Amino acid sequence: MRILICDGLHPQGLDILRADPDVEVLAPDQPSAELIREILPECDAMVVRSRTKVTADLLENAPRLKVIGRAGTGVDNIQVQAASARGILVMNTPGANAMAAAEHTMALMLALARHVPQATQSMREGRWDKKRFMGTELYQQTLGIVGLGKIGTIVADRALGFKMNVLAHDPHITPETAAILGTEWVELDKLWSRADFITLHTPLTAETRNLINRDTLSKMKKGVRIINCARGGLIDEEALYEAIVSGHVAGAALDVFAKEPPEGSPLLRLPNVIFTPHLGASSTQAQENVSRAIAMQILDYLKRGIIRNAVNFPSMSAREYDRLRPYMRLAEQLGHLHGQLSTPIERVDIEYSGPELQELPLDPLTQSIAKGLLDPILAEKVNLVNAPLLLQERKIQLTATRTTATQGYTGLIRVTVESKGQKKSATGAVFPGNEIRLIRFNTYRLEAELEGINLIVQNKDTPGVIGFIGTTLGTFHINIANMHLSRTPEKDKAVAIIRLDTEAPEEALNALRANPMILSVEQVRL
Ligand SMILES: NC(=O)c1ccc[n+]([C@@H]2O[C@H](COP(=O)([O-])OP(=O)(O)OC[C@H]3O[C@@H](n4cnc5c(N)ncnc54)[C@H](O)[C@@H]3O)[C@@H](O)[C@H]2O)c1
Ligand SMILES: O=C(O)CC[C@@H](O)C(=O)O
Repeated sequence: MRILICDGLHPQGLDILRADPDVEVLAPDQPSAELIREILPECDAMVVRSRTKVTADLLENAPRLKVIGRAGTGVDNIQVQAASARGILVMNTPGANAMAAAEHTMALMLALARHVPQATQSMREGRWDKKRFMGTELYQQTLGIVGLGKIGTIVADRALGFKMNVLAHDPHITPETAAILGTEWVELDKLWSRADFITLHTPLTAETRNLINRDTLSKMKKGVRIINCARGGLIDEEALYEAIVSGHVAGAALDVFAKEPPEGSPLLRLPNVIFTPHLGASSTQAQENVSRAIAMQILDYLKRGIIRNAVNFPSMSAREYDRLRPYMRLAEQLGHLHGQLSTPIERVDIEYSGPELQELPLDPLTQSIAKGLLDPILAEKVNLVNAPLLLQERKIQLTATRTTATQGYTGLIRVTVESKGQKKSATGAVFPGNEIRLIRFNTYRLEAELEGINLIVQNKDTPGVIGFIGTTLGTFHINIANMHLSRTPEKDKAVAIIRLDTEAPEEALNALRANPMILSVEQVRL
């Protein structure tokens, strides 16, 4: 497996990757976009920080790529939707650099309040200018935190240590949780109007882009100071420039910029704005943490299929993965069965039941079913990441529900597929030893393995049909490995699931279909 390291990765992470005998690490020094484009087609994984832009165009020429690892938090430099459409997993290392970013925020806040960078510069120039650098304390000032996630929470804690009054706005956090963290949850307008310092800690999304703009700046207190150690696009930089020049905003501390580096930005000329070049995560500890985390996550995925911290797939712990694995195989095989029996598929209804499936995350199972359904149909590579998108594209409706019914099994998956007004359903269970079995097919009860080449023959339940099937297949030199029989409660119809050693040619299937007692014959490869 070849892993391309695009941006600087701490040696601890590199060592983990290099120690694996199955892995070849390509770590060119600060590779250009052209070099990345050249090497990527041969790579199974790539690791980036914020420098490399992973665009749809770049991914178009990455046929082997299975995973993009972001050694950090923000994935806004990766076109996640384009990666998902190509079945490429995108993972980050949430929280691994949160302490560094929170401490950097505090460093910027203090430096901004006491003009530390400007005073340093003035002394370098030979001055001793005490009057010019009169500052403000943090003590008893009001801090407004937008985004009370991992970093916002640490900032709140540190600000409380400085005895600041801390306001917080985060639509996904309740006022009760905010209060437990020692903060007062407020609507944004209140935060703008009450805060002496405002610090941003949200991801960059369509909703948060230009969160600080002319309108919101006008709602802020005169003399407010703004810190941004999250993402550049959160602030309309032109509006901020104007508000600082007019004196409405007393100063700003910026670690991140709409364009990085912010060459030519007029903000760089303002004496009351201080800057760092996206250093929020630049502590030794944070870089060790993110590099180790991403290296292990990538190996776990490539070698064992364990998915952690993916932004385009539900995560699961190694323990959950162990328990889910047989169900994921069952789910995929049930999907695979239906994908070959029904076309075009219009609707899929999934029911999960049994005690084991009450506790486990179900999204990986639903995605396994989607993968199984589409695999036999589509030419393109279908995997757990792109299968849900491909279902949507094909306008296939899907519902998934969890029920407590057990029917004596620890975990059951029932998949019902609707096509041309007809419904077919298949129910599977995991048996001891992680054996997977089809236990119901429409109304038939059975216990058939879900693997290999199988004929599904439905017939009128009259004597001689099974003998006829055996003889016909024998004529074509096709050996039967095993056979599972069942019939309807009314005893009028029966089904035979016949595992074959070799595929039956179309002539053999037609010879079976020629018998008027045989209602349908389908061959599926599981
Ligand atoms: N400067 C750096 O080097 C650096 C380092 C690490 C992280 N970051 C950035 O810091 C930011 C926060 O990272 P984190 O690890 O705390 O992420 P997080 O996901 O833990 O927290 C983000 C919080 O923002 C909240 N949020 C989402 N939309 C919001 C909205 N419209 N209004 C208010 N709150 C909203 C979420 O509910 C969440 O609680 C991210 O943008 C990340 O990329 C920057
Ligand atoms: O990698 C970096 O230096 C910055 C990381 C930071 O922006 C993040 O979102 O984690």
